Amino acid sequence: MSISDEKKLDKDNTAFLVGVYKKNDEKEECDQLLEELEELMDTMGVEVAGKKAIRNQKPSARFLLTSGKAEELFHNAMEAQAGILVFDADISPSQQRNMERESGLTVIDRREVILEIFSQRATTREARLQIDLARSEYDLPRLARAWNHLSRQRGGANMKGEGERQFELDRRMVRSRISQLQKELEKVRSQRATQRKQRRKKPVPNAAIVGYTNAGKSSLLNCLTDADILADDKLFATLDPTTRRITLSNNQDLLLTDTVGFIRKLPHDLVEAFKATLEETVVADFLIHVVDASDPDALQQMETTFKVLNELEAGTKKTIIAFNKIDQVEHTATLASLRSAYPDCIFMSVKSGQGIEQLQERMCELIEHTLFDVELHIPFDRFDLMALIHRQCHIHVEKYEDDFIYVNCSAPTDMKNEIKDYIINDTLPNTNSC
Ligand SMILES: Nc1nc2c(ncn2[C@@H]2O[C@H](COP(=O)(O)OP(=O)(O)OP(=O)(O)O)[C@@H](O)[C@H]2O)c(=O)[nH]1
Ligand SMILES: [Mg+2]
Repeated sequence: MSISDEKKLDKDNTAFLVGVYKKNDEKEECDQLLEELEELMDTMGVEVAGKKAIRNQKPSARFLLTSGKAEELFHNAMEAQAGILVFDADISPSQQRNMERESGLTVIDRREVILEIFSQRATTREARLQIDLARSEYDLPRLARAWNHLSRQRGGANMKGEGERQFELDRRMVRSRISQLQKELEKVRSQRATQRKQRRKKPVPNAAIVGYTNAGKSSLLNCLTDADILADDKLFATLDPTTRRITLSNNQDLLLTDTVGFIRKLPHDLVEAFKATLEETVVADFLIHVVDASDPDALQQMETTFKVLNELEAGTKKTIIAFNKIDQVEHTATLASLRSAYPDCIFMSVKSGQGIEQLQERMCELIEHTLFDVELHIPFDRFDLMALIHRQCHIHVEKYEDDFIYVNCSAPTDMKNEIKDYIINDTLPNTNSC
């Protein structure tokens, strides 16, 4: 029996949310995170009957909260007629077990909520495998809890021995499932790497759209291409990267990839699980970081995205920051202060189309500085050109042949005019200047 099966038995679909903070100055962030957790519950399809931020200076090993505070909380949840208690903080398997035993409620944490949403939304094989793996790893230390539940439901001393035996069997089964999933994922990932390599051979630069969940990434890709990707006012609408070819205003082709959104406190095993998917971000020539300007939490969300990008070692990539949904920003003063704090960023609305042209122009500029692999035959007497190539390109091979110098290098797009007559393998994209 898996924990998810056990949840299905639970008819109660109403939750009480709890945020925990240590110092007074952490209260505001705790409240914001609780609001976000409420949106996550909505995405998951669970009613929220109430929420509470609790100051707890000394976490207890047993309940996380002190006994008095925990008692009060259980009481609040029951009064609100909630059957599920959702913690915004991470709780250990034993704390979870203790609280469930004490309160009779189902107790889960933010990590489990995100895992649940991911498993509801995953459609492709790769996403399913990734989530199954994260889920199995999450469930493993919690199997004892599932068995506890069952023995409580059925009662009896015999149940205990049987439960323990079954628990051991289950544990072995989950472990072998984890290793099987890892193998399958490895296979899918190597197929993806091959596809990416093939794509890379084509002379088309690529960019990835990244950002906090619900910022408008899929809507942007839909707007720039005629892609028909689900754009939804729910968190984590996109779990799989979708790549589309677009032609910019200067006739430059570009491969644009929409990626999974980030979120604060993204469970680490999910970052790990999605690393392969997010590799699209790592191999991109540049990034478009979409920020929802209309969200009061926009700057925090931007920070989170930077943090995840750093974890993926993509933090130093060339990036266009695009503040989206400016049509929805309530106060003009907010927009004005964002504009003055971020003068080099794009301000746009995918909905109204405002700012999209500027975004395209910025993309053209970045592409001009993108490097492309090219093979050249340079005549011996073009010392000037060789000097330029040495200055501006990454040279992979340089060989003196009978009548020319053979050069295999990565050249910036804006050098095309200087070298176009000497290209033997036209891997450079067709660019005009922007
Ligand atoms: N008002 C307004 N709404 C927008 C704009 N751009 C996107 N939206 C809405 O914002 C919601 C989220 O858009 P998505 O494109 O799904 O966001 P996403 O970043 O792909 O979200 P995830 O896939 O969940 O990470 C949708 O309801 C869009 O219609 C905009 O410029 N203005
Ligand atoms: Mg999306």
